[in-house]
Amino acid sequence: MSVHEALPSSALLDAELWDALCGLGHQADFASGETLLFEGSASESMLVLEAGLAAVSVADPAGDEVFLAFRGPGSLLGEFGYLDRRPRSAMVRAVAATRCRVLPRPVLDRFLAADPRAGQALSAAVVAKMRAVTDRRVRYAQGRIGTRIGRVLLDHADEFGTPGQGDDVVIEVPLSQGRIADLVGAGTRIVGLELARLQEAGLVDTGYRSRPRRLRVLDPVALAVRVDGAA
Ligand SMILES: Nc1ncnc2c1ncn2[C@@H]1O[C@@H]2COP(=O)(O)O[C@H]2[C@H]1O
Repeated sequence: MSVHEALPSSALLDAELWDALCGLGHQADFASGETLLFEGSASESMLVLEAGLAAVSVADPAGDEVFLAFRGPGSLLGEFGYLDRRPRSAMVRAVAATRCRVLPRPVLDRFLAADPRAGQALSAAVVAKMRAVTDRRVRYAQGRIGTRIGRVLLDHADEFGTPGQGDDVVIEVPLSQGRIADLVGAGTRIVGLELARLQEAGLVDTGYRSRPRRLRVLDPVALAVRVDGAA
């Protein structure tokens, strides 16, 4: 299977651009916990995430990390800084063994100058990411806290889920209570209470006993109905 065949349906790059970018630059491997991009550092390259998983976060004014998103295979990383030449807007860290293609600025400049359609495809990928960020920003901030948390779980089940044994979906990324709390702008304790409620209702398994710990959405259809009144 070629790498782009392995892309999740949520991948924001078209296959042609993906193949071309993966033929440029050099490969870099990161162990879980290693930093791919440092917030505030100079933007001298763009990365293409080929395999693994990264977490994007920013430091709040107190210096605490606020989680923004997971990025999986098929994602661009560092495209903001590449395009606007400003320092990195966020910290990007591997949360599993991760393989990237590193495209130094001069290499990518040459490639885009030779193929204007690639530049358009790159812009389209950036805009698609921003649309997704805006959509989530609204849905994670509006409504009851249980509703907002339900939307986070459904989105992650959709993007990073694998089928369980029945109708359930295992969320294959470390979506901790702290990360959910950051996404919905609530405290970790409230998130814990709401997850316990969803577990009691038979909709979610918080995965206390699983190693590595993974959340499971036991009944995605029922959770979607509870959250937004529709499957
Ligand atoms: N809200 C976000 N969601 C997903 N990825 C992001 C978000 N904000 C920043 N990034 C990524 O994190 C990278 C940090 O470096 P750049 O600003 O160059 O490019 C940024 C994007 O690739």
